[in-house]
Amino acid sequence: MVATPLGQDVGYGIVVGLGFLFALGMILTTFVLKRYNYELQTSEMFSTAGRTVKSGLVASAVVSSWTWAATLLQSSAVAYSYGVSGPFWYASGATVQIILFATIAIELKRRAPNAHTFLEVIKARYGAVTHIVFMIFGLFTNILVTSMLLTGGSAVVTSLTGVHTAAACFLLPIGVVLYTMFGGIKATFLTDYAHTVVILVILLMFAFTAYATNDNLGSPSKVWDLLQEASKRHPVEGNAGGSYLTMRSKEGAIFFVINIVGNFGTVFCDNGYYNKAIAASPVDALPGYIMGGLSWFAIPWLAATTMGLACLALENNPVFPTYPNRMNPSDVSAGLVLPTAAVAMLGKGGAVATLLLVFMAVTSAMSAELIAVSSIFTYDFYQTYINPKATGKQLIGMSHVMVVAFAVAMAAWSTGLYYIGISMGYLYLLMGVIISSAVLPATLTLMWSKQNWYAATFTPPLGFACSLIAWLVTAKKQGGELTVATTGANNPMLAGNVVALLSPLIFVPLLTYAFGPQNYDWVSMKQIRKGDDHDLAAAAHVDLELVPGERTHSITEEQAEQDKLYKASRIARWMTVFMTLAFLVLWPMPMYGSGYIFSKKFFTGWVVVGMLWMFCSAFCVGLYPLWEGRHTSVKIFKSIYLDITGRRKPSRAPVITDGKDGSVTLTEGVSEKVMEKQ
Ligand SMILES: NC(N)=O
Repeated sequence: MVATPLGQDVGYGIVVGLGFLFALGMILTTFVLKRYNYELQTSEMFSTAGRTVKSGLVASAVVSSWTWAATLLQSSAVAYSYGVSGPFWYASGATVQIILFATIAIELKRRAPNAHTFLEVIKARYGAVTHIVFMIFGLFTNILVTSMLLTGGSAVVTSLTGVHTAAACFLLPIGVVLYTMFGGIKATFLTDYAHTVVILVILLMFAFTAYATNDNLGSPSKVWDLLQEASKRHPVEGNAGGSYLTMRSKEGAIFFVINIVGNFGTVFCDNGYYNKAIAASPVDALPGYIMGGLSWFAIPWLAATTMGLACLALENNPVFPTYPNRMNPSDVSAGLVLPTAAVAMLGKGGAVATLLLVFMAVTSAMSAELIAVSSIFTYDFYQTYINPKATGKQLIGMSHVMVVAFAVAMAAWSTGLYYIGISMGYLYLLMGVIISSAVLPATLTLMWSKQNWYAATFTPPLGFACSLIAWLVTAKKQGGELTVATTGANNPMLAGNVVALLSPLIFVPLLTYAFGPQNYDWVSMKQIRKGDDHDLAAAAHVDLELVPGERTHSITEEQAEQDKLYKASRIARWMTVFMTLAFLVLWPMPMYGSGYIFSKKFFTGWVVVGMLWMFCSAFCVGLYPLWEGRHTSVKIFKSIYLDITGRRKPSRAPVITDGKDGSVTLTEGVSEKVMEKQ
């Protein structure tokens, strides 16, 4: 057995210790929000954060839940395999979906202002059968994403510390389960923020190490020289001149297509992204998603341009962990390029930083998945089919049970995947094959009044059947047999993914016009009502009307909100289409077509742009949310100070009314304004 850079004690310490630390932090945050910001944990608050979250926090939550283990590990693997194009294909092929989702987020808020989950919207329009079909695709998505988090995260923990993979699969979720259960979606917005900041700091540290301070690398110019040598030692088949320094990469381009398709599925079918749109205040959903998408782009791009290329540049150097051998392909697929580069550059320090980085990526994305699954079970299954009269307390109880149950099931499932040899890289290529046939019908549910029941209900399973056939037939034809290796190759995955995303382009119009268009009037979506939290409010002696997100809006207020959303929807369509074209066509295609091989100067410029972009991301999702929340933070810190110095205790039973500026004022017990609408 190869010696690991860190001992098992460090592995257990970080995985379990950090988990509990975050859980404690979350319990404290929830306590503070309740005691000083008067936030009552109603079922509405648990799953929608009162629909009041601002754009900076929405952006940081989007970035943190979209930053999976794969974002760092798989992107570095494609950089190692295809060179400079890999990080770009990964980043652009997964940014556009977040940006395009901004359009859907606005439509969701316009069409169904009181929805808790996207599935409720499906049910409101199409009824129970379609609802169940999309529930299954939604759960498949959550299962796939969580499997990738745990398989990738546990492989890294094992490779760096020797902790057994099965133990890592079960231990990684413990802290996140605890803090998600205590905090609900509002609390996860706050931990997401903390996770994102840590991830950005570590990635910038890696980039400065590779491109400025490391003895064996230390500058873009040195890395360029070493990449030239690597291209000579083992030219890349299908790349222009066999070089690692070109965007013209045949296998890279195949990965690009697979990546685009799969990520459409994992955004548009993941209830978590709709949850964040629902939690955003109406005017904040669009800027939140656009800022989140643009900020996220730098993460895989710079992470992989640093770590994937550093791995290539260092593997002919004795500091490389497997020197004189190159990395084993199964380790590349398992996601071990980034940890290997970190150890080659920074030794034990690199290993600790990687553990921290991967822990943050796994847990923050996992908390979003846990909330998504628990809200599907609570609202879409339990409340809809089992107990329609469920009280707020019962709904919260159900949410908690599902958070725990899903985490345990996924830990067991991911351990099983490890034993049968299915890695994170395999799942990453597979995800589109399984779920992307639901993307188009899901989108059209909010965007096209004509899509009928038959098209919405039958397109996802029909598309899924076609994509499975395309995937497996291509694998059998190309590989002669069906094994993990033959089904995991690029061409079968490409066939399955493309059929999954595009076959609905035939099924939806065919079924719609064969059985007659629906001509939907959008009324049933508007009629979705909020959960009944009167029992929780009464127990806490709080007027439910005064809890954020629970207040009934006047008709004039609702009309004003609809006007704003309509304006945002016009802007969103144009802006998102332009940005998508820029990321998928205008930027990469001329570089692909020309087969340009990066000069030293161009490569230096490329790296500098990556670093500057990362600084802009740090501003958007690191500093901006602090600025937006400054009034609330100052108020809370003031209240804490007054409380602990004994000068004023916070009110126990706030009775609150609306202030003119949207703030809320206590009228009994405490004379001072204590709460602002977030
Ligand atoms: N979220 C992704 N695709 O890294």
